[in-house]
Amino acid sequence: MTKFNELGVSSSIMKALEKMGFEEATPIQAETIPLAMQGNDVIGQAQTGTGKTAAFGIPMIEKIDSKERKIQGLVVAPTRELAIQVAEELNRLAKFAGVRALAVYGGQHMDRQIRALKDGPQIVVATPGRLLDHMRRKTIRIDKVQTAVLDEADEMLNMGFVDDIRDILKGIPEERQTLLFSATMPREIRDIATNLMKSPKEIKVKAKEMTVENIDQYFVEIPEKYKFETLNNHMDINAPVLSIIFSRTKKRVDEITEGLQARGFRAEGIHGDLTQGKRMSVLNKFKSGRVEVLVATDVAARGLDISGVTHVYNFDIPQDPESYVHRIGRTGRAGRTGEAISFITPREMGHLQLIERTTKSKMKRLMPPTNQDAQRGQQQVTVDKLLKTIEKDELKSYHETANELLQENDSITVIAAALKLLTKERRDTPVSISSVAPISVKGPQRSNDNRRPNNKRFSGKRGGQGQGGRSQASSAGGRNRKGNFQKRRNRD
Ligand SMILES: Nc1ncnc2c1ncn2[C@@H]1O[C@H](COP(=O)(O)OP(=O)(O)OP(=O)(O)O)[C@@H](O)[C@H]1O
Ligand SMILES: [Mg+2]
Repeated sequence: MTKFNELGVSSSIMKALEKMGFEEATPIQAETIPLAMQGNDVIGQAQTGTGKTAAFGIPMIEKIDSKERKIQGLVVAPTRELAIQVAEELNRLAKFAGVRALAVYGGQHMDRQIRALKDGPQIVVATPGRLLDHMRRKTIRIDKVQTAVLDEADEMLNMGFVDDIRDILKGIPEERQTLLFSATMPREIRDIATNLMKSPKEIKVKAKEMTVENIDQYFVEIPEKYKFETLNNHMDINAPVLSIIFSRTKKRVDEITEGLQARGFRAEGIHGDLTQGKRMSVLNKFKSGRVEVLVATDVAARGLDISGVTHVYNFDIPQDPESYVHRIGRTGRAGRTGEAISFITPREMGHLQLIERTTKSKMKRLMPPTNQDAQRGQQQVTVDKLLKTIEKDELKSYHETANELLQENDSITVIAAALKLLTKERRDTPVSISSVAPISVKGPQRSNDNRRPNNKRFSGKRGGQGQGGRSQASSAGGRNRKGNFQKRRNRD
């Protein structure tokens, strides 16, 4: 384990790190910080939740002249929420260095942004579309930028964004330092990346799998029409503290959200068709726990760091293995544990194999829980609560009433009544989700899944957040697949 002061980090940042509670550098930080501080271009690849933001943030802040009120550092990120989050983390790191970061993204008033830019932040964290807008209107100057970062670099360089990124980089002096970070880096994208950089150093933190080992990964083979009930049952049994459910389309996100609300869950949806105000308020409610289930498209798949997410569900399996890695990486962050459950229709089983091959990890088969399992599971949730209350041993004032009750009723009846009162009532409001075509399988078809069902229906790790060791970072094999990067993302 490496201490930050051994990496040559200056005292003002050390003070911030102490305040943030970072005691030791993560492997990607330990490897990147010295190399980047020497001025090298770096491609950094490490698993989700292992601190890549500080790995590029610290060397970027170190290089900035705090007296100069010009933009010297530029970070480009794929979504608005991520841009905001990265700017917040950079501001925490730079708190005592006299350096300020500003998030600039679509969906926010142009005038307000222009005023904020005039205020002289030294770092801007932007989404590509809005940044280009400012560049064209000449309301931003990036000709003094010394460090450019592409966070989620493979996403930023895929077909949807690569032209924008080229245009942005053209506006930055050639002698810049360029840093690229992501948990995934397919070979074809890495080739594009190297062309934009000066003899980059590649840092790939060694690990067996591309996914974090402290995420338990499961799959449920389930026909499309049973997905919602399976989800509902699984959630009843596992009682996730905070969970994210990923679906393929905005329409399905809305439908799943409404369905879960009808079944008594505090659920909200997030996708690109919502106003920026709504997106932010949903995310803030989820972060504070007022919303317990976030239903999302891939807009929430990358980079978002929300502590306390115990379960990630892939209601629909993603097309790209990379997307799978990022989605499930919303749990199991900073050494915590988490569970990922993917619903796969029988026709998509071949796709499961492709994901497993790319990520070098295996998902365990989970049998779909029955309604009866769910009922028992819910009662178990109550039993757990009762046992916790017993443990606390603060029941003296209830003893007299309890005694009276037991004189007139048998103990089983009394306990059963208490369980009934305390158990969340299952609602069976009908819910229908419009169907979606299965993912077309690009890899070889799985002829026969020879993993035997382990009859494991639920983990019994109810919403727990264990404290496993900090995860190691990743080494991911490159891969050559055609046609997987042709989607266009929301441009903002
Ligand atoms: N050295 C450290 N010690 C303790 N916590 C840390 C350290 N570095 C980062 N963290 C925390 O770990 C969490 C994950 O960090 P971060 O969001 O930078 O991960 P990431 O590698 O960028 O993940 P992703 O691939 O999902 O974007 C954050 O809450 C961050 O504050
Ligand atoms: Mg990140």
